[in-house]
Amino acid sequence: MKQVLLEAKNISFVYPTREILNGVNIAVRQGQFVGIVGSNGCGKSTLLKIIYRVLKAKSGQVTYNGKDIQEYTLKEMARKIAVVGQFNDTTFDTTVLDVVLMGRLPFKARWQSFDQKDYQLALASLEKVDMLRYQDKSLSTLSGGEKQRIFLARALTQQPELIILDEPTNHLDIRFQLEILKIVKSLGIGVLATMHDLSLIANFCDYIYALKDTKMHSSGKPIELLTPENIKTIFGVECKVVQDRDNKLFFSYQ
Ligand SMILES: Nc1ncnc2c1ncn2[C@@H]1O[C@H](COP(=O)(O)OP(=O)(O)OP(=O)(O)O)[C@@H](O)[C@H]1O
Repeated sequence: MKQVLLEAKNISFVYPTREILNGVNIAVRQGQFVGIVGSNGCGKSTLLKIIYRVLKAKSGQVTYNGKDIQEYTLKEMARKIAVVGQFNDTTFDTTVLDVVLMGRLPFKARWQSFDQKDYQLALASLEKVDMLRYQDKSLSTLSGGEKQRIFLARALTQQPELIILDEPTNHLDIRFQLEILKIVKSLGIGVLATMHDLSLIANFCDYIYALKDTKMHSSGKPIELLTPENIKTIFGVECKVVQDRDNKLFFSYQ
């Protein structure tokens, strides 16, 4: 089995109004595509934010390569982990290429300007998400889905070891949902993603964690976890799950 890259151990978190996470554990191994599922508001984004250090857990520990993430500088972390969040609206207006080039900032000293390699990586990432022709456009003129692809390009430009995606397929039409997930999967790096579409989860994730009522309800490979019983418990819906000869899963909701 491959080495554990990221581990969140016994994570608890409370907002003043209520408890969100209680003793949650997850791990992402090298090259593993890991999904977190659960109903709206169950704490998926909160858990990701604790991992990428926007929020601090009440208790528990997150390690990266066996070392507490608090012991890394933010710049060191950014050389290893890229994040594509749910709400990526920037308050400033800038060109698409400038946004994507920001993925190289963790590798630069304060006085250093971007070099040819940075531009090559940024342009190659834009090409990967099929947005090269938008490089000189202003970010504010793009649609939600186009922006999502630009922020993925920025994350690719970071050449991370691990990528965290908070609902990466939000705003995307079905073709781009598939393309973006295929691009991420093809990188062969660790991925930690929250997603709602069970078909996509079943197709792309190697392993899934399901959150329910502040706790980790269950975890396992898609075929083990996405059973009608679990789907009923986690999401409260009746669902028929069909498995074809290639072990592909199909979901039909009642
Ligand atoms: N700043 C905040 N103060 C108080 N409560 C908050 C705050 N941010 C989020 N919450 C609440 O915490 C809960 C968990 O939110 P979170 O965004 O982690 O859920 P989620 O599982 O990612 O949901 P979704 O699937 O809808 O994206 C929600 O009930 C949300 O309303």
